[in-house]
Amino acid sequence: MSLLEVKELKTWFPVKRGLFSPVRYVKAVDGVSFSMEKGEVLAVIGESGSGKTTLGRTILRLIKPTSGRIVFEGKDVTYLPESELRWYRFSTAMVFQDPFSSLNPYHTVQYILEEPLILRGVDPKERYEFVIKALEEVKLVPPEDFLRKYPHMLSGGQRQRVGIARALITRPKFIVADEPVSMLDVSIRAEILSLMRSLQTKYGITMMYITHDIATAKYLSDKILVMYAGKVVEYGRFRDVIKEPLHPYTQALIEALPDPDPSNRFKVRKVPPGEPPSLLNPPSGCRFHPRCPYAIKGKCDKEEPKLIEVKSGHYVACWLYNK
Ligand SMILES: Nc1ncnc2c1ncn2[C@@H]1O[C@H](COP(=O)(O)OP(=O)(O)OP(=O)(O)O)[C@@H](O)[C@H]1O
Repeated sequence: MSLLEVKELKTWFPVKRGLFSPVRYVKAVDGVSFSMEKGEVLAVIGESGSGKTTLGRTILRLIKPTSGRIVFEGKDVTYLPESELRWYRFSTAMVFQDPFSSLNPYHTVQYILEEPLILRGVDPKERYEFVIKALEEVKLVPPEDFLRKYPHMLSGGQRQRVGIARALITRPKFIVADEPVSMLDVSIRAEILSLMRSLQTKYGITMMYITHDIATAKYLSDKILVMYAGKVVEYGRFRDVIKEPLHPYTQALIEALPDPDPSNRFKVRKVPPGEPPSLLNPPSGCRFHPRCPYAIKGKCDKEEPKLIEVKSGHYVACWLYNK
């Protein structure tokens, strides 16, 4: 049994412009399906506004889903009321993008880390031991030096280490890490991602790693799900997708990566120009067709391609493969 199953999940945000205008919807997540096995890390990749954060937050039930199903350890949590979600809240956690605003500036590091344990009724002596261990695990040592510090006294990297320690201190089974390194200095990103990978492996945590930067995903991802305008365009094992991206959008994302070989510096890259589409009024057919260099007239602009398995475990939603 998969740890997490997501089926045809939709999260639409209603927007109303004027008093008499009809309600329209921003289709941020629009029919997403995938599953995750225990201990797996899934990178969710896509441009800004493709619906990655909304997907992660909906799965954690921080946003109400519009339709579809979220099944965790065999239990359907899609529409469970808050009063029945306590166990789910205790089994899941989130690492946020911005370590500057996600930690309460008025609390000490000790309290920030103790708070989730207080909510779970852990007694004070045990709490202290957990906090010390959590600080050691994220390499904030000696831990006693950090207990009484406030977030503003820490560097960005140290703050994110506290954010990671807080998310992991209750030993969640499933974590959503939403752009956890994008606000940090480039020089420490790899270090933080490697730390997350080692803790994830140590505790067998299942993790969704949300990022717009495919290059950072290589540090920790087993699988990859590429989103475009609220839809999944490609899904598969990380190494398979990187080696042989099938969807023209994934190909463009990979080609846009900086090339370490200097002789390729002047190679023309075929990154499709244009902006991501409006989610209020997405293009008909394949949502990528206005930017796609291979769009088939009369097909891609008319009919929506389904996500199909083209190779073992490698799925793509594109008419080039779905003839
Ligand atoms: N509460 C909301 N109400 C209305 N629209 C929203 C809301 N939250 C998100 N959206 C819209 O949903 C779309 C998807 O946003 P989302 O933040 O999920 O994308 P993203 O891929 O995570 O982008 P980013 O990397 O910029 O965070 C965007 O068009 C956004 O404006």
